[in-house]
Amino acid sequence: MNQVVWTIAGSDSGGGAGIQADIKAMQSFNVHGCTVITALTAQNSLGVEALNPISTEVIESQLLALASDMPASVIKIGMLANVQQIQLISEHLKHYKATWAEPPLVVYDPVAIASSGDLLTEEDTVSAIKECLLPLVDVVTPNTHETQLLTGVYLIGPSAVKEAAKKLTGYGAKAVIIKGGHWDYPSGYCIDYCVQGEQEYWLGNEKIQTPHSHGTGCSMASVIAACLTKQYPLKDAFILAKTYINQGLKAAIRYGEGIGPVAHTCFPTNLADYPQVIEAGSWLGDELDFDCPVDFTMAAGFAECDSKQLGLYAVVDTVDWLEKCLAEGVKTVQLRMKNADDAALEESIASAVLLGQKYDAQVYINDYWQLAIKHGAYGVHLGQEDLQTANLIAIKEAGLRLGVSTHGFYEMLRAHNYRPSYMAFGAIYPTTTKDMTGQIQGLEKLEKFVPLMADYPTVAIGGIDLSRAEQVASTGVGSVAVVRAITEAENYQAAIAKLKQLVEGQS
Ligand SMILES: Cc1ncc(COP(=O)(O)OP(=O)(O)O)c(N)n1
Ligand SMILES: Cc1ncsc1CCOP(=O)(O)O
Ligand SMILES: [Mg+2]
Repeated sequence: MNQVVWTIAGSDSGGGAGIQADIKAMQSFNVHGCTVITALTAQNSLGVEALNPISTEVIESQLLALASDMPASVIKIGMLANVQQIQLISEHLKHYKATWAEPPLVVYDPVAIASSGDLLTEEDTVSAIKECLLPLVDVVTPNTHETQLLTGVYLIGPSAVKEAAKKLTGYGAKAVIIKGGHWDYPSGYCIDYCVQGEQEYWLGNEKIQTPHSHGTGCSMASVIAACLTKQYPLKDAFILAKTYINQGLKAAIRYGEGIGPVAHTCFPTNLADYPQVIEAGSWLGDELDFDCPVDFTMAAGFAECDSKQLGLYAVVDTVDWLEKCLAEGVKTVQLRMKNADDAALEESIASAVLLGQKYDAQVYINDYWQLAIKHGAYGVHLGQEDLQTANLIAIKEAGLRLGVSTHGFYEMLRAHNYRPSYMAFGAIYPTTTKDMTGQIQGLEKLEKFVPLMADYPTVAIGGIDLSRAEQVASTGVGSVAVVRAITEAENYQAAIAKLKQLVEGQS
């Protein structure tokens, strides 16, 4: 897959922002950054001394050189110094989107004001940005000042943030991320907002107290571009970019007499650097006045599993299969019935619970949390959507374990708000058991999820079979969940024995 990203931006001679920051941030995420330089600033840690726009001819020659040999999957745009540059870049983007076999995504960080307070573009650029550029932009990432400059909306609270984002999508940007670094609401916190179609995401953490924040905007947009290049969903790119900035701010040091640059580190591996996913019902959600449609959904701290290593985990759709797995010694089993009628469902759940007790095993019930509580199941397994509707307080108070599905970094951090009993990551590989289009994680991401969630029992699911179980287990994940590797095996007893050996190390 093409992992080339272009940055079209200005050079910062101080090395903290612009092209220089972009390349460092892209490198941290292991993608190849190419550059199209729009301006040479004479700049140091104290401010901008000169701004020298590059001619449109020279910019065009850089674009032509790259387009003929190194097309990008994502183009990140930063400082455009004047209307001519905006028009030129817009024409080229339109051409790439219309003619390239794989049209590039465009991430635009509207650099207007440096962190020193210096204006970095000519004032008449705002209408050209709205008319020519924003309709070609997939993700626009303004800070508070830039949002106000582009929309005229003064960001006094969450509803103003949403109103401004709506204006930006009205100008044509497909998704909007408004960065709250200059926003002090709630006091002492840094809150960022992302909207993509109908989906909204809010992230927050305590403000990191450092003056050395030069280059945070450029770096954040570059990480977003890098993650999109790796085909991460925007919500994951959003959370990874914010985390990268958090860890960079914690490590930032000064190089001159003024404001130092955000540090460039590595892919975020420390949970303490990750922001909170803000949801209705949480403390930050209340501070931001989020509507809470159901007041029993927010609960945290579920009963612990008996062991952190759940081992081979069989997910089956009948009581018959459940008993076959238990009889072969599988200790973690899930009854996942879809489309059963009410009477059969309740009878099956009651039988599954009794079988779990008979075989001294841990039986989880998928979806049907009310029946799981009623029949005293060991635990329930819920998906992300279920978290919005299930009575989590009732599940917790009944002492049932809660397993939660996650598909990516954002959902993992969202699940972490609830401190579930275990955390499942999927789909690791393509599967025919369930439509997981766009949600395949692969081993590379699993290797990142497992240590981040080291305090939980962890489960990998999706497309895992005998040929893959060993590699999956070598990521350190505590359990491997399978459907077809057991139910479609020629000899299910032999398959279970082999899977147990690969996952649990038994013969
Ligand atoms: C162990 C495990 N992990 C993930 C899932 C998927 O659960 P969910 O997201 O609720 O989707 P459905 O299974 O209901 O289709 C699971 N069942 N088990
Ligand atoms: C329920 C579910 N959730 C994520 S992938 C999956 C199906 C796993 O089935 P299989 O092991 O047959 O690929
Ligand atoms: Mg479910």
